[in-house]
Parts: sequence; structure tokens; C-alpha cells
Amino acid sequence: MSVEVYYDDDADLGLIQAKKVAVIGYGSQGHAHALSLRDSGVDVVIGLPAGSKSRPKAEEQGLRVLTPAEAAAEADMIMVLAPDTVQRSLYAEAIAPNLAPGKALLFGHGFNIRYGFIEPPADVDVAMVAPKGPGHLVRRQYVDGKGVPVLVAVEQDASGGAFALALAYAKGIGGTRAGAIRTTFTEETETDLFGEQAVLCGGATALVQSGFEVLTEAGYAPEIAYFECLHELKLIVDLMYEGGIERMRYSVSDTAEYGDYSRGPRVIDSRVKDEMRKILSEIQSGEFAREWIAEDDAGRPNFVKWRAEGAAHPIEETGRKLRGMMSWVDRPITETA
Ligand SMILES: NC(=O)C1=CN([C@@H]2O[C@H](COP(=O)(O)OP(=O)(O)OC[C@H]3O[C@@H](n4cnc5c(N)ncnc54)[C@H](OP(=O)(O)O)[C@@H]3O)[C@@H](O)[C@H]2O)C=CC1
Ligand SMILES: CC[C@](O)(C(C)=O)C(=O)O
Ligand SMILES: [Mg+2]
Ligand SMILES: [Mg+2]
Repeated sequence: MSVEVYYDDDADLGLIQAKKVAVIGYGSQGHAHALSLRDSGVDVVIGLPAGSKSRPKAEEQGLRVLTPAEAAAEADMIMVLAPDTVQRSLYAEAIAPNLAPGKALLFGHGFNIRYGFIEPPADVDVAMVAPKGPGHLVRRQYVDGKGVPVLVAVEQDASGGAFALALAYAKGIGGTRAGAIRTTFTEETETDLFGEQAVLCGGATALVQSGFEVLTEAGYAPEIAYFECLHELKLIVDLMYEGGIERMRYSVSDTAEYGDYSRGPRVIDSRVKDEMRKILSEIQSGEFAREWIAEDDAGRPNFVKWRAEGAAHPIEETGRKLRGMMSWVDRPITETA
């Protein structure tokens, strides 16, 4: 099955330049979308609660900041870039009362629509522009004249022009420079959650920490274990990113390549794949979404405990020391690029 991909020439920036856009939230994605839309000639207003820590950051960048309700009331297009867990109440309290026929409601991830936590009225467009990368990279790529690929989807096409409008938004943040892939809210949500849980965040961190623990428990120096299990992972992933797994295997030694074929499948074996299938079915059934929202409603007891345990893992202390020796590695996260 091939996907539909859209580029700059397929998108009409004029469609969004004619609208007033509210970006609700000014975090990783929010700051990137808002600044890039503004630099693309779009009239942008930011929606943040009165006491929000993000307010001074947005104002320092010269953006106009209102409350979420005021921003939603002013705007023709409302992009929701607050955390997934707050979107339900944010929508009910500040956005829903300010929707009107002909307005468009956008998301950077399909979670709340896919699992029914938000149910917009039938007379508004509901679409998604979901960058396939962290917000700070989205902004950095835009500033460099490039872009991060985006997924674009329409859940509800009340106006008949929802897809063209979403593509225009994607162009405004640099997404169509790299390519906008058409998908659905269901496909984006389920694959995004699976990717971050099983491979990108959950799978990769468990693999790195386990490798580090096996080496250090066997008496090897933590510094050497850090280089082998974490630092060099970037170099290997960069090769895969540039030319696929084949390019990585071409670049490493034949000894490494033989170890890859003969040992890798023993680490990620059929049991791991069965567990991945289970994780996918929890995502598809909504079990994960219900669990996460309940965890958040309860004040995140597990999340807070696991975050503290992760920060206290010996690999972090070793990494801090080693990155101190490699000034080029520790790139600070900034709110602008
Ligand atoms: N992180 C990423 O790179 C990616 C995120 N996404 C999606 O983008 C969306 C935003 O995620 P992300 O950028 O990570 O979020 P962040 O956690 O980085 O930022 C959240 C922002 O929302 C603000 N906020 C918190 N509560 C409210 C509220 N009630 N009303 C308005 N604003 C509020 C926060 O303000 P304060 O500073 O006061 O807390 C902050 O500015 C999510 O749907 C996520 O799944 C999609 C792709 C990648
Ligand atoms: C991989 C994590 C992510 O899905 C992302 C940056 O795309 C997220 O939710 O932050
Ligand atoms: Mg993602
Ligand atoms: Mg995600």
C-alpha cells in the first residue's frame, strides 16, 4: 500500500494567511508551530492560562498571549498543543464554548479524538498536523530552511476544505518542505504510541540501561559501558537514518556485522515480539489510553516514581561526567531553535 505525500507546491499558504490561528500551548511543539507560522506570514495568537510558565517565553518572542478561551474565541483555526492529558478539560472549559460553525480544530497528535475524550460538534473541521519529530527539531529545521516530515489527517470535513487547510498549516511550519503524508487519526495515534512505547522511548531506554547494567555488574568501568551502550548508539542510529540498516552494516566491521546477525535476534527474540504485539493490542483497545488518563487523574503516582528512578540510574551520573568532557555533545534546548 503506497502513501500519498504532499510537498510545498501542493499546499497553498494563502489559505492559512487569510485566517487567524490560535496555538494553545507553548511547549515543545507549540513554540515551534507558533514561531514558524508567524515567520510564514500567518496571524498567530497564543493561548495560555494566566499563571502559565510559558507566558514570558512567548511574550519575549514578540507573540501576543491571551487565555485559551480568549484565543479560541478570536481564532478561525485552533491548534491544540497542550499536553494530551490536559486537552480534555481544556477543550471542555475553554475551546468548546468558543467554537462556531466554519471554525477548524487542529491537533498535533490524535490521542484525544481517537479515544473519544474530545467530541467536537459536526459543524467544525477537525484535522491533524503531526510532525514526526520533537518540537525543537521542527523549529530548528524550519529556521535552517528545511523541515521535519508531518502526518496530515482529517477526521471531520465540515467545510469541504479541511485537508487543504491542514496542508497549508503544514507548509507554514515547514512540514511540506520535507513531505506531508496523508493518514488518519487512528493510524497516527496507534503507530505513534506503539513507536514511542516499544521502540523509540521504552524499547531503546530499556535496551541501553540493560546493556549498561550487564557490563557494569560484570565489573567493567561505567565510563566504558556508557560509551558502548549509549554514546555510540547515536552514531549507529545516524548511519541507519542516513542509509538504512544496510548502510550501518556496511560501515561497521565484519565482526560487528556477524555479531549483529548471530546475537541480535537472541536479545530481541520471539518473546519480545509477542510482548510488542500485546502492547499494540493495549493501544488498539484503548486500554493504554484509559490507564494513562486514570494515572494522570490520580496525580501520576507511578509516573513520578518512575521518573525519579530513571533519573537516579547510575548511567545518568556517568553520562553527566562524560558529556562534561565533550562540550560539543551537550546541545542546550532553547525555545527558539
Ligand atoms: N513533544 C513533541 O515533540 C511532540 C508532541 N506531539 C504532540 O503535541 C502536543 C503537545 O505536546 P508537547 O509539545 O510535548 O507539550 P509540552 O508539555 O512540551 O508543552 C505543553 C504546553 O502547554 C501548556 N499548557 C499546560 N496546560 C495548559 C492548559 N490548560 N491550557 C493551555 N496550555 C497549557 C504548557 O504551559 P506551562 O509552561 O505553563 O506548563 C506548555 O506551554 C501533544 O498532543 C503531543 O502528543 C506530537 C509530536 C511530537
Ligand atoms: C517519540 C515521542 C513522540 O511521539 C515524538 C517526539 O514524536 C512524543 O510524543 O513526544
Ligand atoms: Mg511521535
Ligand atoms: Mg507521541
